[in-house]
Formats: sequence, structure tokens, C-alpha cells
Amino acid sequence: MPLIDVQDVHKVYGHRANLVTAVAGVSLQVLQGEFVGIMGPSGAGKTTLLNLMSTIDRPTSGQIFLNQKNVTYMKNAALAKFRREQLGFIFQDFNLLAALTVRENLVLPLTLAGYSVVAINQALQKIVGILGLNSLLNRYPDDISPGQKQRVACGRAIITQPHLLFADEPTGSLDSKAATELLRYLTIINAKAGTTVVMVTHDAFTASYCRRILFIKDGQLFAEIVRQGSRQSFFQQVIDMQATIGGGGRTNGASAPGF
Ligand SMILES: Nc1ncnc2c1ncn2[C@@H]1O[C@H](COP(=O)(O)OP(=O)(O)OP(=O)(O)O)[C@@H](O)[C@H]1O
Repeated sequence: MPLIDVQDVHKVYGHRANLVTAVAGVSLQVLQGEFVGIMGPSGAGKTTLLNLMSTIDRPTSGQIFLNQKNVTYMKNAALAKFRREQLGFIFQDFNLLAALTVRENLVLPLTLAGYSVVAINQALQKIVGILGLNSLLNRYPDDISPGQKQRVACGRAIITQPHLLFADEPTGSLDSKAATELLRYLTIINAKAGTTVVMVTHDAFTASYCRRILFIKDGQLFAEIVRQGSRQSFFQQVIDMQATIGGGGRTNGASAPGF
């Protein structure tokens, strides 16, 4: 049974003369425990597709099942609960709350969900251990580096032990060292905790950490590649596919590959 089942999904934005078809009939499945990347040229529909899969946005037509639940027409309150309990999100701009300490930011999803103090502290200790955040707990987001912020954002995303983690350009604001650290953490979470990861990225080095990559062009699935050999050879496959698909695969500071 797939954890994510996307069935002929379309997303059209705008009205009348200004219609933009961002996703044009995508069907895909993601299995429990996969680490899947979504790549493609700028404007191809990657973020829209991720937002649809992660219930942030709703499709114009088609259906989406998460963990065998049809989330397409789920009411907002039920969807918010489902999101809180089952999903984690990492965004490029971190979305940390500046007025809260690192500790408060990390436990926010548990506080909102009404967990007990004991349960919150247990979960916090585990996350702090995995992500090496101990020395940062009493600091504020404005007083830590972008890489540290991203680790906190990652911690906040996984503290609820979500089945599914969605990440949109998670390394986009990071230098190559911080990007590599974050990608290693994602790999650990994926391998050890069995968290399924779906990640949008422009960056071939970042993508090389995935096991499978879906390439999107003009709102449709263009190609798929699966990692079989080393990460380095997969990196090369990604670069080749970016050249084939055209339209602006870019490499950024995170791309100096440290294989
Ligand atoms: N809220 C919106 N309203 C109108 N058009 C939108 C909206 N969001 C996205 N689009 C359009 O849908 C298309 C796909 O956008 P999307 O952001 O999903 O692409 P992307 O592949 O993630 O691009 P990028 O790599 O540049 O972030 C684009 O033409 C975009 O302008």
C-alpha cells in the first residue's frame, strides 16, 4: 500500500483569461520509507505538487490519498489535526518564531497538540541528541547561524515523529557544510526512524541523497530515476537528466560535491 497516492491531479490557478495550469495530470505513488526528490525547471510545478501532496493546497481535480486517507476533500479542522499528527514540514526560510527560544520553537508542535510536560521533555531530549542542539536551546533564532536555524526547523519538523516529512528546498539557504549536515540528518531520520521524505530541490548535490527522483516539466511527470550505485554516480545521473530536461537546473553553493 502506498503512503502517498496521487491520482490524476490538476491544479489551475487564477480566473478566466488568467488561468495558469501549474500541475497538469500527475499520478504518482510513494511507498513507506522512501526518500524521494522532486526536480525540474523553474516554474515546472514542483512546489505546487509538494503543496498538494502535503495538504497545504487543494487540487482543482484528481484525488490524493495519504496513509490511505483521502485528504482531497477533508474538512479544514480534520486536515489540521491530520497534518499536526502525521506530517512534518521543512521550508527554505525556516519559519521559526523570532520571539520564542530554540527550545520553545522545537516543542511548539507538541505544545499545540496538548502533550504533557513529561512527554514534551522526552521528545525534546531525543531530538536534541539526534540534531546536536543542546547548546542552542536557550538562544533565539536571530542569534544562531542559518545552518543552526535549519537544524532547529528540522527538529521541529520531526519532533512529532511524523510518518511523512515534506521539505521544499531545505538546503536553499545553506552553505555547503550546513547543507551536507542537514542532508545527513535527513538520511538518518529516513533510515533509522523510517520517516518517508519527499523533497523539492533544484540542486543536484542535494538530490543525490534521494533514492528516487521525479522530474517535472510543464506540470507533468517527465522522467524518473532511481539510485542504484553510489551517490556520486547518482549525482551524475541527476546532472544528465537536468541537461536533458533543460530550462534551468542550477547548482548553488551547496553543490561542491563532497562525496
Ligand atoms: N498562488 C499562485 N497563483 C498563481 N499562479 C501560481 C501560484 N503558485 C504557482 N503559480 C504558477 O504555477 C506555476 C508552477 O509554479 P511552482 O511554484 O509550483 O513551480 P516550481 O517548479 O516550484 O518553480 P520554482 O523552481 O521557480 O520554485 C508557475 O507558472 C507559477 O507562476
